[in-house]
Amino acid sequence: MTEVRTVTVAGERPYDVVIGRHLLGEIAPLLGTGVRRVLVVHPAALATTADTVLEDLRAAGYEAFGAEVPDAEAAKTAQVAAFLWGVLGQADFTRSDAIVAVGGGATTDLAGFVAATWLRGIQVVQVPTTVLAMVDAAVGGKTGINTAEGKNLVGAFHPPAGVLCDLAALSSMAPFDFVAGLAEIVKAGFIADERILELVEANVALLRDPAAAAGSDVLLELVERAVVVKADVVGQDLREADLREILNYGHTFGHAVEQVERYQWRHGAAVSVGMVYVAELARLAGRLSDDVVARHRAVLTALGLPTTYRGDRWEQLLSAMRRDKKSRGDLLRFVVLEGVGRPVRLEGPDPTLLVAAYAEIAEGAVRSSAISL
Ligand SMILES: NC(=O)c1ccc[n+]([C@@H]2O[C@H](COP(=O)([O-])OP(=O)(O)OC[C@H]3O[C@@H](n4cnc5c(N)ncnc54)[C@H](O)[C@@H]3O)[C@@H](O)[C@H]2O)c1
Ligand SMILES: O=C(O)C(=O)C[C@@H](O)[C@H](O)[C@H](O)COP(=O)(O)O
Ligand SMILES: [Zn+2]
Repeated sequence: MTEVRTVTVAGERPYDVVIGRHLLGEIAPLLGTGVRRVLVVHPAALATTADTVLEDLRAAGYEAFGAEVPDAEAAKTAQVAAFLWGVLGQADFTRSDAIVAVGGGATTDLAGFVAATWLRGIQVVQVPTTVLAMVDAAVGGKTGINTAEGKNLVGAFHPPAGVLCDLAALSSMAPFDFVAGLAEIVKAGFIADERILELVEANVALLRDPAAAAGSDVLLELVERAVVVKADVVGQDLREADLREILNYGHTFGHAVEQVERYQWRHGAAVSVGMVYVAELARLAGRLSDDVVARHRAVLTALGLPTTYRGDRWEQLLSAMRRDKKSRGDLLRFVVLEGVGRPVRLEGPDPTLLVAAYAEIAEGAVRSSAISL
């Protein structure tokens, strides 16, 4: 029998993250009682999976509708959210009805946001189909869309009713999309669970092959461990009053890269560079050792993820970073490490340090940390 792991997320309404293989038939139990209509939101790439989900839900007695949304980041717009509000309105969705999201993090962020806002909040069950969405986006109730000014600038905290992680779905992923998702697993390792880093470091070849990884015990353990890290944090601080900020490690710079690149970079790839940037910032601020910075570069490079960025975009990056949600007024705030598993905040760093850290990751630049090696 396929092994199933369940992680419960604490909160006002606790919910389960179920991790296993070939689990698609298990959506109905997560919907709870009283639901009659269900909208299944998915991109074209997941149309076949969504059809299976629709058939299962109809067979279980639900009135189930499908709604196809644009792929990836193009889904996270006010226009697409308005399209879904229209679909819900036309089909008379009430507060006892529900949304099921089938797709990567862009789909789960969008569908979660629409669920949070329709009638001021209906249930959403998340069925993440990328490794990134399984370990991060679908868990924790952060939902949102982008605006022209930046990433995730409009959103709501709206925890799901349940999350179903079917690792079998990952075998069809493009290799780079798969490893991009591993960046968030590596993030969980650096902020909270060193065993994650050890497992990744020992299994790089396997993890660069989505089909092989999808069937492995290593991936099951990595997904479970990363979900445990996320569940532990969001269970204590859903609304990001303080602790939850640690999940934003690497995101201040990473989100800025995504915006400057007009979302042509995958989120995980941008977070990969963002983690190296902030590791360098912490080193330059005297907080982090050379070894841990080198470990960032080594593990991310081994996975095939980027650790450098073009060197001629500082003004645009800085302006995007000012709109980061951790900023307070003119104060830029970063999550930095003082060691593996020891995240702290660095508030209002000297601007010369910000530029110096950029020089350390800029393509073509000679790194001072490289010189000292
Ligand atoms: N809410 C949160 O806490 C949170 C956390 C992390 C990331 N995010 C957000 O998640 C998004 C990134 O998510 P992502 O990396 O999953 O990207 P994504 O949703 O853009 O998916 C990446 C690509 O993979 C394809 N895909 C999805 N499942 C597939 C499958 N099983 N087989 C083949 N192809 C498949 C998609 O169609 C897409 O082209 C970003 O918008 C990011 O901001 C949110
Ligand atoms: O769950 C969180 O909190 C995170 O910060 C997780 C991040 O990986 C994720 O990308 C999140 O969407 C970023 O949130 P934002 O508030 O910086 O937009
Ligand atoms: Zn992220």
